[in-house]
Amino acid sequence: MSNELQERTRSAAPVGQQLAGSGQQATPFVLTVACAERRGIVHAVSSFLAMRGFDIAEHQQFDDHVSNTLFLRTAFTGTLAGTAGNRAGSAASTADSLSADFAEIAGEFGMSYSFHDDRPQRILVMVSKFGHCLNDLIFRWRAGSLGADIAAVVSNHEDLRPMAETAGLPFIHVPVTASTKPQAESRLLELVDEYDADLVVLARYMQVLSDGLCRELHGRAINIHHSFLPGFKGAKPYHQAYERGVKVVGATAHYVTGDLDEGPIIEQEVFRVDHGVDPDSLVTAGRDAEAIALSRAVKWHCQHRVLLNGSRTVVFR
Ligand SMILES: Nc1nc2c(c(=O)[nH]1)N[C@@H](CN(C=O)c1ccc(C(=O)N[C@@H](CCC(=O)O)C(=O)O)cc1)CN2
Repeated sequence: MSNELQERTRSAAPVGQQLAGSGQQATPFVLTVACAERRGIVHAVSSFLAMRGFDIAEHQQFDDHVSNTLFLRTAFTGTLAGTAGNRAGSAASTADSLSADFAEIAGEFGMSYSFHDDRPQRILVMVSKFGHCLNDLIFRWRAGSLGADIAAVVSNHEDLRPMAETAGLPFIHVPVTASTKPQAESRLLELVDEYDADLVVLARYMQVLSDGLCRELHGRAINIHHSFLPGFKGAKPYHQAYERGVKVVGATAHYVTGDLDEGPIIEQEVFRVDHGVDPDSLVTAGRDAEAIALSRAVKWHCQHRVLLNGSRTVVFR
């Protein structure tokens, strides 16, 4: 251990703070904002951050001239207390404290906004019998490339219990019939709380969620639909695609709403097909497109890169 570090470790200050001089990254935060377009919004945001000693690491914005709305996402990091230009500010900041400090500015501009720290989002994955999307999510989670933590797996069938439990994940079987759907959905909401889930992912979960549940999960439930929406809604899109003779098929990840397969689209993946591809081959080829589109949508949502814009989304990739 270098003399300098020995010197440091003997002092009272916590290690993290001491490493300030060494250029170590401090807590990364993300701010997302949506508000009516007007001059001074970016200046207000950047001044708020600069005055508190924060360094903007990434900034993206979109001026939607159709709805006259500005959307922005700013990723920033603090410089630790005691370092140049920042006596106490950013080091002590939390997402909640920043949110409170920013409220006056947000009120002046009529902003809807959220501050997020770097705590990984926790997801609850819902499945039925098809395991390809769950398998892909587990692979990316274990590889550390999902940008989220899988908290548990919930299913209306037992088929995928081995896949979940082999990955060390809790598996909860919640059977659903037409008569038990209300109880099943109440159980799901209990599980969202029990596992402190930030996001519910319908990874080929083949039950339609009620309007009430969709309202409860507004903006925090993502579904993968196995077609290139708006084409071929419903339960058997690949067979519909085959019958129609389309040359491009794909998959669509979207937020879940009470209107089946109508939720705001986050990501789509497509691939070309020709007359020689039969329905079973479409299903097989479609699995890759579904897994890719869903995992991307989950990662971007959990990195706070997706903002709702009415029935559409703004995605700061
Ligand atoms: N409120 C919503 N719930 C769900 C959506 C959605 O968009 N809004 N997407 C589905 C997934 N899905 C297509 O992507 C889908 C799943 C199931 C069905 C369907 O007709 N299911 C039948 C039962 C089928 C079975 O038991 O195997 C039904 O629920 O009666 C259509 C589309 C997930 N939920």
